[in-house]
Amino acid sequence: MLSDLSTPLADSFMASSYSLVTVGFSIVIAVMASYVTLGLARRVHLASGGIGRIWWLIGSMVMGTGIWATHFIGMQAFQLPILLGYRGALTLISWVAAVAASALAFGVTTKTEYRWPHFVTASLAMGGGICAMHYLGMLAIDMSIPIVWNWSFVAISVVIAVLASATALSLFRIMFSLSGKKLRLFQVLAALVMGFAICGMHYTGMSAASFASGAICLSAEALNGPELTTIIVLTTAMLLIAAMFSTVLDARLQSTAFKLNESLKESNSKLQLANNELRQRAFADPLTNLPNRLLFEDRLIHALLRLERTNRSSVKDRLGILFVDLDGFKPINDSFGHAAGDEILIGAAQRLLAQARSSDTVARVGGDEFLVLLEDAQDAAACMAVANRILKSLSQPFQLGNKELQITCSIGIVVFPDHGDRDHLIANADAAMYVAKRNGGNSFAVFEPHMGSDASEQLELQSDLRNAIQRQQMSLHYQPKIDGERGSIIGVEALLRWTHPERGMIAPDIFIPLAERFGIIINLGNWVIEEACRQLAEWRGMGLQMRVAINLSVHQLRESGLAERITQTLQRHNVQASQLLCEITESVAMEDTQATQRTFEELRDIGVYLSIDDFGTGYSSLNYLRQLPAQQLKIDRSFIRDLETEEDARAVVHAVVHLAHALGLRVVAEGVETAAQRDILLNMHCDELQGYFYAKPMPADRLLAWAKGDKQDDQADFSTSILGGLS
Ligand SMILES: Nc1nc2c(ncn2[C@@H]2O[C@@H]3COP(=O)(O)O[C@H]4[C@@H](O)[C@H](n5cnc6c(=O)[nH]c(N)nc65)O[C@@H]4COP(=O)(O)O[C@H]3[C@H]2O)c(=O)[nH]1
Repeated sequence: MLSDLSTPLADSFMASSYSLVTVGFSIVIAVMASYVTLGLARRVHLASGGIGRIWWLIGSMVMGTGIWATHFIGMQAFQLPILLGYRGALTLISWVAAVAASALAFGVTTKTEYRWPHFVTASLAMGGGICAMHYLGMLAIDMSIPIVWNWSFVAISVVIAVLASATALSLFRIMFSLSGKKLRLFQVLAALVMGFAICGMHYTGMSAASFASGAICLSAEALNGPELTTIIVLTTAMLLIAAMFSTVLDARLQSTAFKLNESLKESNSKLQLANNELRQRAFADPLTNLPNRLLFEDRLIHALLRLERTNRSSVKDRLGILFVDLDGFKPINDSFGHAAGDEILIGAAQRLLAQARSSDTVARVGGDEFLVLLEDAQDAAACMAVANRILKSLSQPFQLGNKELQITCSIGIVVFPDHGDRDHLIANADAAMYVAKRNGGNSFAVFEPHMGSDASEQLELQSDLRNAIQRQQMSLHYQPKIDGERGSIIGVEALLRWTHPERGMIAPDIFIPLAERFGIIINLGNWVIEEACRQLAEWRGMGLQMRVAINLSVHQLRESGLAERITQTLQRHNVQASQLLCEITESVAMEDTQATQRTFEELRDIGVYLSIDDFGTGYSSLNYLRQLPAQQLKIDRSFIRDLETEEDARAVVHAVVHLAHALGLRVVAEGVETAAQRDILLNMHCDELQGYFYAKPMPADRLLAWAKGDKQDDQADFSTSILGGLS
């Protein structure tokens, strides 16, 4: 029973005192229990699901038991002249109250959503729980004269419990956002404040209680004595230690899990990086970092699918593909080295990117080949505008160290859906590019169906070409070369002709590139060697002494055993090696300098004459050309065409004639079409002349007839000179 006594008389109550050691011990238990519980409660906040609930339960038990044990130890420190004992049921209820209040307070405080009402509820629950435990515990002491209470102190004890709990819980909430040393500091602070809440409440509450003199404790025989206290203290201490141990263990586990998680994250990000690297390698050109053919084709497919969707009812949008091939890149690579070549390619890639929009794709698809995908191109004119910009940009000189190098490019343009179905777009752009290249380069060509890029048509033509020799559709036409000084025929150039059964005469400009691309050129070249030698032998039988020039492709130069084959063919037809002249275009000679040098030396060794064809069209290193054992330099017909009109062309031809003579080479001018051109060339001391002015290429029998005087009116009469010997 509790009774009220506002002004108690000092001698009507028993004298009481405290054992300070035990008080100190009760404070230690309160602080320790708070510390452990705060740690556990933090686990509740961090953990999820079932584990969180277990920690919450353990935490509530530890806190409740801590409060309860503090009370009993505090009661042990409280000394009265009589023995005090506690009713079992109420003692148990007081424990339940402490545990329940702790459970409520921590349940609310550890919630993710935490606002003022939560804070107030938790503080009231915690403070109220401490008070409830204390006063229920006091109620468990059954006194013969009820305890007299000072209600002001009771009220103060409640206020202390609630305010200190509120402070401790606030510190506890702050702990959630902390880690490391700061976390530990806040945990200690919160534990001290909570310990203060429990002990402050208890000892203030105890000072509110007065025990009447002469009263006896009716429950002294129930739970009592130091043994009970020792058991409570030991059990509580063990509980606290076990809980603390498990908190540390869990913290370790969590830190290990955290580390594992971190290293997993690190491994994942490394894996991601490696994946990106692999992707990059699979889809990018390593030199320029541009997309490669694979990625280009993928983007093209997506762009086409998008177009097909938007163009369902009518054609609204188009896309363009530009096939860009650098002109004269190989000679640069060979003359200035691969590092220079690489720099040019990287520079070219950057210039292409600068001309495209960010939505376009620029890809490198071969050595010096690039593809540009123009999405949302309105028409061919828009693509041509881009092509023009690219031509202009690429023709600007490249600065390599202190050298300036200039290149150009050829561009083929296709527009979808105007220029063929999706499967042939790149092939069609390629075909258009070849046309631009054949037109002399530094230009673009928009695809037209006759360009024969259609894959099946090309396939058909190349399969026809493979059988052309066997079906005797190949022939050689011969164009005379005239000695400038003597005015007599000095030889002929053999030019290949293909008479197709359906398409008629096909020009070498069409079928030679096809033969080169499809690997038929070696067979054709061999046939030309054979036929030229056979013809030489036949003419010799007729008393004609001719030097025949044949054209060699780069593929023939690269093939080992060319000199041996020529030697065998010459021997088989009993023809002198000096009667055969091999022409190699300047760009071919520069394309593979090693092969050219090696083969030229072998051909020189067997006694065959050598000539550099189309001089002036490639990118020659004169120093290199000087080392080639050639006897002739043939000036390209584009210079001869402009001789009458262009001062520049005259200056170039003049310089080339001088230079060639200085190097001990004879100079041949091809494409001579007028008497004026002839006169200019003769004035410049050009050694040989060839062109329509004298005669067009013609079959062997026509040449013979022509040589014997059967000529057209506008052609020169060489009937006397052709029957002479070779000079
Ligand atoms: N406008 C004009 N043109 C003239 C004149 N005089 C000659 N031509 C032409 O110029 C070309 C000269 O041959 P090329 O420069 O070696 O150029 C040749 C050569 O590079 C290649 N070619 C021809 N036959 C063979 C061959 O057997 N093997 C290889 N690898 N290439 C060949 O095909 C090219 C073209 O040959 P063709 O069509 O026969 O064209 C020939 C000839 O018909 C003229 O006064 N005016």
